Amino acid sequence: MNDLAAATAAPLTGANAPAKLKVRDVHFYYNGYHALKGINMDIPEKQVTAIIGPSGCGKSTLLRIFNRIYAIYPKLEAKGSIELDGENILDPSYSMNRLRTKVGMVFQKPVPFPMTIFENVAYGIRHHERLSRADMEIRVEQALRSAALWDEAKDKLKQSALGLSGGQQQRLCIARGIALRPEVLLLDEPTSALDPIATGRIEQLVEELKHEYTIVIVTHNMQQAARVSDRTAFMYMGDLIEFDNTEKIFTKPGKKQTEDYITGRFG
Ligand SMILES: Nc1ncnc2c1ncn2[C@@H]1O[C@H](COP(=O)(O)OP(=O)(O)OP(=O)(O)O)[C@@H](O)[C@H]1O
Repeated sequence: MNDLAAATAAPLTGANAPAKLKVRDVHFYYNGYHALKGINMDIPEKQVTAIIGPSGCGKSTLLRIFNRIYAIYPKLEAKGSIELDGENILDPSYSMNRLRTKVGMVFQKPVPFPMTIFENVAYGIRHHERLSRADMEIRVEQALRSAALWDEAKDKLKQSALGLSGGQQQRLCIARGIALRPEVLLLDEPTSALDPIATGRIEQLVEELKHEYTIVIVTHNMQQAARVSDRTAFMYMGDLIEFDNTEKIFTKPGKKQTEDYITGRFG
């Protein structure tokens, strides 16, 4: 069996923690283009899993499948299954509304809604729950506190979110994501548009949030993966090549392709 076949034959857990997401033989097609080629992996609960690999290897595609965002576009197709607490989230009978409350997503560029800071957080909650004004205020405060933005935002909750700095806007997007109290938080290159100080703040936040959430982060930045994640998955051309403890991936990778990538020989 070659390396690739061995890598895809059995789910790679990379962890002793219980699996929150069980990815089984997942294939993905963009209008016929085969972007993910049979991914098997167990994402551990309440840990940070980083997905790394050269541009175009399928990192974002894999991340986006975890909240079925592709389903809004025609001609995109996923096969296989992803179990979240034992239920297949790729099954069309698993409602999108339910999935949105369980799996939150933060994108590369912070995109606050053109409304107040308070409304940015309250908007999503209102879509899913009916809360009294007082309860809503508590929920918004909790989300902003969890996203480490409360101190900076508490005196300007009624001001436009567009007046926040880029780093603050990204923390607002994280607050918006966690306001629905999801169990899984997906971060797609969340710091690529931020300066080093704002990046450090988000990395610190990820460290704090993992006690409550299962986090999956896509990053181009290998130092970031090494700093923030417990487990690292290395992908190459639509295949999951290796998935293991982050320390092992960066010090003693098991596959030559992983070693070539982390030592900068390609990508
Ligand atoms: N909307 C799309 N339509 C067609 N092909 C796509 C689409 N989005 C991505 N692809 C292709 O699927 C493959 C995987 O893309 P994906 O964005 O998941 O890679 P990535 O590893 O996240 O890349 P990057 O690091 O550059 O963001 C690439 O070959 C890409 O060209």
